[in-house]
Amino acid sequence: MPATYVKEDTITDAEAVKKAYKPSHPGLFEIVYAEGSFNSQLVASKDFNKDEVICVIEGTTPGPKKYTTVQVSRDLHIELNSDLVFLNHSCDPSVSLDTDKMQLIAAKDIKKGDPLTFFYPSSEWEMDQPFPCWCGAQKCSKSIQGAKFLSTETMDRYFVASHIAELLKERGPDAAVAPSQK
Ligand SMILES: C[S@@+](CC[C@H](N)C(=O)[O-])C[C@H]1O[C@@H](n2cnc3c(N)ncnc32)[C@H](O)[C@@H]1O
Repeated sequence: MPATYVKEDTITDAEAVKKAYKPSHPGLFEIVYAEGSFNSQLVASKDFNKDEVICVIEGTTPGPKKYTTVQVSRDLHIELNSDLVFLNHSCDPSVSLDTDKMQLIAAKDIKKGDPLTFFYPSSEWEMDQPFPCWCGAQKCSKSIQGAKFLSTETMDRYFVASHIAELLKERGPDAAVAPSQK
């Protein structure tokens, strides 16, 4: 598995990196590189049925909260150390990243070539680097900052990890969130 995530705009010879690329999960998914920062994505290398376990998530290491890490409990963030770091966010996600079972699970039927995306607030309470979402889903939350900033009504539409479910319960259903996030 590639040990570290390298931002494309830090690579001097992006073509050489693409040529040398060896998928960390051959036959399951692979990175499709695109020009510009953060435009690359992970796509399926085969069809998956809804609820199928795509892979077990292994080889992770704890690390400080960053745009590359996944929150796995109230205070633990991990680096994925594999192509999984190229999973983009979508408000209509194709996969669930189950941090309790440490599994990547198909959230819908997926065809070969489809982007693999998960709903980042399903694991992230308060993200290190929020971003405006370009997923284009009908019910897009527009600004992705973490579960803390979304209404309970919105969060109820998604699979969420146990630490996020607990934090939402503690917050209560009527927490004040920005009007654009309701
Ligand atoms: C770990 S990277 C995922 C891979 C990234 N697309 C790349 O090419 O390096 C996470 C970053 O990708 C970008 N990203 C992921 N999903 C996005 C979305 N739906 N809308 C806008 N940016 C997104 C954000 O900049 C986010 O901080």
